[in-house]
Amino acid sequence: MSAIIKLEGLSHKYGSAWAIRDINLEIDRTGVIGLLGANGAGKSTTMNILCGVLKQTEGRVYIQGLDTQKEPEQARKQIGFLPQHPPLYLDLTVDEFLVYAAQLRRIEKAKVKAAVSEAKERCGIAHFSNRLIRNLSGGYRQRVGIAQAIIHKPKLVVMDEPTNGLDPNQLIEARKLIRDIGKDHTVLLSSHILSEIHLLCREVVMLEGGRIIFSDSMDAFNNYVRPHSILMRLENAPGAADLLKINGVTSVDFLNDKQVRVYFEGGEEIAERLAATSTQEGWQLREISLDKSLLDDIFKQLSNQIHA
Ligand SMILES: Nc1ncnc2c1ncn2[C@@H]1O[C@H](COP(=O)(O)OP(=O)(O)OP(=O)(O)O)[C@@H](O)[C@H]1O
Repeated sequence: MSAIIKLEGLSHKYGSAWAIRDINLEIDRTGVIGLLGANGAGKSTTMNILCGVLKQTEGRVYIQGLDTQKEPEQARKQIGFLPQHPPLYLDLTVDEFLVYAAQLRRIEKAKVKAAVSEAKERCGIAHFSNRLIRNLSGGYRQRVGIAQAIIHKPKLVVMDEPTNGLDPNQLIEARKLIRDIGKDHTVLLSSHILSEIHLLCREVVMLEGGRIIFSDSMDAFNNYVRPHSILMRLENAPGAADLLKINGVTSVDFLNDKQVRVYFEGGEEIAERLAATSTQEGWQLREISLDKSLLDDIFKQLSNQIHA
């Protein structure tokens, strides 16, 4: 069986500047795969090439074993695409737009109606069939965008920052729908929101400066992003020197006379040592919590490991 996506040495330059460089990737299962990266990391470029919207400078893209340059029509049948700015026709109704999308996807005439109904049901927009897209909220427009991406039942659904611009309620609903679609499709989803990738994805591919700096399971990713500092509030805080004596503590940073951030190496069990020492020494511990790393820190951590 061919992989659902296989990228070989994929590189692209705009003018003389490389936007992505030597991307190699293979994905062979359903589920949501997160393409994570800061602005400008190369996510959209990679996705646009994958979906045949942009022609790569170098390298190969295979979708289900089909080379997108040699067999573009066949390869495209296997792909649904929700671009960053979905090209929705605002003056069409939901039904009219989805029929049009089905025709573009060359679904047989006799099967168009069923395909439109199924996509609408899946995306929870059946009750808006006759509504103009212009009169839908951002969240529902996004669902219409997702419906057109799955109307031909592709193996791979590519979504470029699909939750961008949604309000908190719409976000929850959109994520639910994306997770559901991931049950029977491979979904490649880009985001620069770490918590979103955590919520949705079983695998993470991380781009920085156009290169992959991490590609593995969510579990492996969690190992990288595990907290490496602890925030404590102590009624009777000691000096930095006393904290630094504790095994594993590498540095301390006082936020005020009671709150201190303790940086550590090794496992999270240091929290117990800190609590025990506090009791022993009478520091009067009031709060203790592990800090989650910020996305910027994770990028730094990962790129240091790569470039070390
Ligand atoms: N049409 C273009 N012409 C010239 N340079 C471009 C073009 N599109 C993207 N770039 C550059 O290529 C690099 C990668 O951009 P890309 O849009 O792929 O990143 P991204 O990770 O999707 O970022 P964002 O989250 O902001 O969409 C950036 O340096 C960007 O400035």
